[in-house]
Amino acid sequence: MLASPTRLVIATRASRLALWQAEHVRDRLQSLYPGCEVVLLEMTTRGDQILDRSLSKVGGKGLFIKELETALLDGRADLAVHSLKDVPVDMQSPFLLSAILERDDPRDAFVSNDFASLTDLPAGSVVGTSSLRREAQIRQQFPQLVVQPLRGNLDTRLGKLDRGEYAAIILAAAGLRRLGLASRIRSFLEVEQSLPAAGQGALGIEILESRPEMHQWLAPLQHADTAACALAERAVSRVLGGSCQVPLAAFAQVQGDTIRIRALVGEPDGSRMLHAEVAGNVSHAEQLGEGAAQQLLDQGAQAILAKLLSAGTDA
Ligand SMILES: NCc1[nH]cc(CCC(=O)O)c1CC(=O)O
Repeated sequence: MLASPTRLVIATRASRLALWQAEHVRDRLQSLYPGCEVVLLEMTTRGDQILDRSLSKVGGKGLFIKELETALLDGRADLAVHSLKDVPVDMQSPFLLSAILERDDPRDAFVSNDFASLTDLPAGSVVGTSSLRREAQIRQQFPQLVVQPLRGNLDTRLGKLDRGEYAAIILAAAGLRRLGLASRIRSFLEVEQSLPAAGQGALGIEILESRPEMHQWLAPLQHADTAACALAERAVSRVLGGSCQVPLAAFAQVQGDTIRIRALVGEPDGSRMLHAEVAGNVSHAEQLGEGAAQQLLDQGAQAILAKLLSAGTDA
């Protein structure tokens, strides 16, 4: 039998959301292994430092995870906690996505001081989001609204809303809930209205594949249904060359043995939207996700994605 760990170091970004997530994992590990000392190693990543430019222009996937991976390689940390949405789909050796935790609310949320929902916004209202996925879906359904970029951590984004720079902003419900900001949510965008990004609302734990004992220690944190959804959603993104910088949504749900996957690719201006849907046995989550991506490719997704690979933003 594998002995329990005695000390575990969690690498995390220092944003409030990242810290909440890392503390959540710390608390889970602490109750699993009461004799273990679990500590956080807070780090600032390049993605946190660059606030004035669109992320895609700065270049590279995984802008928020590289420093954490370096800490794993150096042995300064044993595990890194991420919002799964921000983890590149092409994670490669020597790194391993070891455990995926139960998903929180995957929906996007409508946040405003003056309006209750997108439907209530007068024509010409400015809606803040830097996600091409959100932008495409909003502009398709609400062509009379103006979508403008919005970057920064959650507190920064809410500050910009409160200073009147936007009539409303769209944020992931999960992030707001984690920070105790659920009261800022005026309404939810149902998944039919704003299909979530791959992995939205879930946490992923990254380790080095050379540490099989870490993988075993983390196994109790893995949530089977969420992990299956993540496998399917990330397969959609991977086939479509996915980074967080394309107007791509992928959302799966498990019911019993069945997994249902919905995906879409859209022109950011809302002029065109391709939809895919597949369902099948949950044991085939990954292949089913690839099938959903193929449906999108068959409809011409490549043409939309190709011209966007040099532009873009958040998930
Ligand atoms: N794009 C950044 C990001 N990464 C994870 C979350 C929220 C938590 C989650 O989706 O799991 C957010 C903020 C947002 O999209 O509003």
